[in-house]
Amino acid sequence: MAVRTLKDLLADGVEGRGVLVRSDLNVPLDGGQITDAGRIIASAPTIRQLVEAGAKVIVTAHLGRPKGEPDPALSLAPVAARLAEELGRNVQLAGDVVGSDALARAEGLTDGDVLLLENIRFDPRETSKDDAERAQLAAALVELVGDDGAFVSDGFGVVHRKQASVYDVAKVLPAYAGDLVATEVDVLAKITGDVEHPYAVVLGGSKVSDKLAVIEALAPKVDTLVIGGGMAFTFIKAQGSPVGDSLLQADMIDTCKDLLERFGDVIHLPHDIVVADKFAPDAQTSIAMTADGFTEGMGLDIGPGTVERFAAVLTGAKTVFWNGPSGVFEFEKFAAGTRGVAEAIAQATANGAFSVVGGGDSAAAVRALGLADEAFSHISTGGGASLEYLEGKELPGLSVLEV
Ligand SMILES: Nc1ncnc2c1ncn2[C@@H]1O[C@H](COP(=O)(O)OP(=O)(O)O)[C@@H](O)[C@H]1O
Ligand SMILES: O=C(OP(=O)(O)O)[C@H](O)COP(=O)(O)O
Repeated sequence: MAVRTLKDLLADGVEGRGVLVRSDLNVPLDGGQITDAGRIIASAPTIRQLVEAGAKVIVTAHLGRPKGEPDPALSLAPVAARLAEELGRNVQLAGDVVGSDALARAEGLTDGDVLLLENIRFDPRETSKDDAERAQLAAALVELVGDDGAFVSDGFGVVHRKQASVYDVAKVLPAYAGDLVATEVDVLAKITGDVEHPYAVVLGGSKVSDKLAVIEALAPKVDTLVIGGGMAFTFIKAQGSPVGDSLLQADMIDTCKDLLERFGDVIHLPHDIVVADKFAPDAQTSIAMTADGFTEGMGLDIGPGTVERFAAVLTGAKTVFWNGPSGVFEFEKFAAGTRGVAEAIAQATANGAFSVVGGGDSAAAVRALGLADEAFSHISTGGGASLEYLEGKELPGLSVLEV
C-alpha cells in the first residue's frame, strides 16, 4: 500500500503551516484520573516531530462514546494535561470541537504550538452515517488549519472507523500516515498471510457486537480461537445455558450457534465462570459451570478451571493475537482470568512465539497486572482496528491515505 508518511510531510516543510493530527487518545479513566496513558505516550512522537519542525499542531481525538453532545465526564481535559507532560510543553484545550473557541485558538497559534480540540464525538457529525454531515464537520476541521494545511492520520485505534476526523478530512487535505499508524501496520503485516502455527487468537472484552462479526473471518485462519470476557456469554447462551444478567448480544445468538456448528473444533469457550451478584469490586462471587449456567448475577471473569485450560493451549502457540480482557480486570476479584491469559501468552512468547496484544484496555490490563511490555512481541494501540486488519477487511482510515 503506497501512502505518504510523516517523513514526506516533514521533507515538504511544515514551518508555519497548520497540521491537523488525528490521534487515538481514548485512555481508560477512573473518576477523571487516567489509569493508563499508553495511547498518549504512543501518540506523542508524531506530535513532537511536528512541533519541532515548527508546525502549528491541532490535535483531534475522541474519548469514550458520548452521544454526539458535550458530556463533561468525557472531556479531554485530563488528556490535554497528560499530553503536555509527555511533550514537555503547553497544550491548549479548546472548549469546543470546531466552534468559536477552537477557531479563535487556532487563529492565535504560533509556530510549534499545540492545540487539542475538545472530544470530537461531542459533535454528532463525527460518527454520522450521512456522508454530507461528516463532510461538513471535515470542512470545519480544515478551516482550522487553513488553506495550506495538512492532515496526519496517527490514530491507529480508529482507522477502522469511517468517521469525519479519520476518513472524510483525509479526502480534503493532503494526508499522511503518522509514525504510529505506519509502525502498527508494519507489525500487523507479520501476522497476516503465512504465519507460524499453531496460531491462536484470544478474544474478550465488552465491545461484543463489533467483535463477534470478526470471528467469521478469523476462524478459518486460526488453529485456536479462545473466547472469554463479555464475548463468551452470547456463545454460552447459544449452547443453551442461561447467563443471568451477563453481557449478551441477543440478536447474535443464532450467529453464535452457526459459528459453533461450523468452527466448534477451533473455538474454546469457558467451562466455568466467576459469577458476581453485582458489578462492583466488593461483589459476592461464586463459580458456575457453563454447562449448567446461572439465572442470577453476572459473569465477570472466566473461572479457575478455564484459566488452566486456556493457558495450556496458549503456551504451545507459535503465533498469538489477543484482544479483549478475559474479565473485568479493573476489579481485583475478576482479574485472575486476564492475568492467567496474559501470563500464558508471555510464556508462549518466551518460548519463541510471535505475540501481539491489541486494544486500549488489553494493553492497560497487561501493564496493570505488572507484566512488562517486553513480555510480548508487540503491544498495539488498536483492538478493533487490528482485528479488522487481521480479518483482511479494508480499513477506511488506511485506504483513504493511499496515493
Ligand atoms: N465478563 C465481562 N463483563 C463485562 N465487561 C467485561 C467482561 N470481561 C471484560 N470486560 C470489560 O471489557 C473491557 C474492555 O473491552 P474492549 O474495549 O472490547 O477491549 P479493548 O479496549 O482491549 O479492545 C474492560 O473494561 C473489561 O472490564
Ligand atoms: O478504544 C478503541 O478501540 P478498542 O477498544 O478496539 O481498542 C478506539 O479508541 C476506538 O474506539 P471506538 O470502538 O469507540 O470507536
